[in-house]
Amino acid sequence: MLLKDSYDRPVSNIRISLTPRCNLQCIYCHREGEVKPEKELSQEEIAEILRVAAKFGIRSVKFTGGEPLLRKDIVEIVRSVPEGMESSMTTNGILLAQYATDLKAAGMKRVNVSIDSIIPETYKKITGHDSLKKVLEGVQAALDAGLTPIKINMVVLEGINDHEIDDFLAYIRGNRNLVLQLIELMNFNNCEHHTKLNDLEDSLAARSKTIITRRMHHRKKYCLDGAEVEVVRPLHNSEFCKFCNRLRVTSDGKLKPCLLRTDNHIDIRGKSRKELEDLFVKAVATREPFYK
Ligand SMILES: Nc1nc2c(ncn2[C@@H]2O[C@H](COP(=O)(O)OP(=O)(O)OP(=O)(O)O)[C@@H](O)[C@H]2O)c(=O)[nH]1
Ligand SMILES: C[S@@+](CC[C@H](N)C(=O)[O-])C[C@H]1O[C@@H](n2cnc3c(N)ncnc32)[C@H](O)[C@@H]1O
Ligand code: SF4
Ligand code: SF4
Repeated sequence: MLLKDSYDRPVSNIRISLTPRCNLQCIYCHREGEVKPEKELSQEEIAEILRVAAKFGIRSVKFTGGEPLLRKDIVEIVRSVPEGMESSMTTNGILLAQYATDLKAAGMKRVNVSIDSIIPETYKKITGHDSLKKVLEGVQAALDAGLTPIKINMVVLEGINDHEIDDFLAYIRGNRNLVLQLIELMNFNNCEHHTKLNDLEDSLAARSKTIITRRMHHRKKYCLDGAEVEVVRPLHNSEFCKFCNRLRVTSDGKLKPCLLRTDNHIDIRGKSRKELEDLFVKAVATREPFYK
């Protein structure tokens, strides 16, 4: 039986940050809402959290960070995911070519790869590093390894990459294992490049053969001719929060009921199994939609 919060939202998914460390410096990064993270969870601590999640009926885990592939024990972590729980990862892709086969062999189902520009200079401007080629090689390796479907995450930044959407569509078109995920910038540092995605969604809708509404966040998926596009619009979106089914874990072992809040984290380090289970129940009980 899934745990439900007082807004009748079941928690069916857990999102674990494996590290605050990163090999890129994206200009907009929200770092999964972490503040001054301390020592990283160990592989065994993560395995215990996953066992408790499984006990509460959680059937999927998303690994994130920082950059999750910077964890030297990443393959063991993936291997420790309980049977019947689907694992996926969101990565910047730089180390993906190196790890794709091992991740698949360890049981990972699929990956999301963040690529905000397919123009090398613009990629460097956004991330601080000249690494686009490596990332594209990573995507190819993930395709070859069967870590699919792969979502290509693009945060839309006005005046920087917003003219590249058709180029991204051309990149994924015809490959059923690639999905483009367009993300509205969550404006943590009052970034001047924020833009609402309303007009973009309207134009995608007009070009779509089918539109699917996902259970998670009620996100829309637009099925264009030979290309699928999902849109993530979390800001001031009460529908998005109403269908939020995730519980987060910070890299230093705190249950985090909402991405956008830092005042209700629950420390789960050094707890017994029973205490851990009780804290899961407590964290879910504290969940509330950020936008109501
Ligand atoms: N506000 C908010 N944003 C979220 C939440 N979950 C994911 N996001 C944002 O959605 C974007 C895509 O996140 P990903 O890590 O690729 O994962 P996902 O698309 O949510 O997960 P899948 O569709 O299952 O692969 C990122 O910008 C995340 O910050 C959430 O619960 N709340
Ligand atoms: C925080 S990153 C961690 C995983 C990995 N390092 C990566 O970049 O894919 C997870 C996702 O959040 C997105 N993201 C980061 N900051 C964001 C922001 N301010 N608004 C919207 N999405 C953001 C990234 O683009 C990425 O797709
Ligand atoms: S690669 Fe991911 S974690 Fe690293 S700075 Fe970029 S968005 Fe943030
Ligand atoms: S409730 Fe918080 S974590 Fe859930 S969708 Fe809303 S902002 Fe994101």
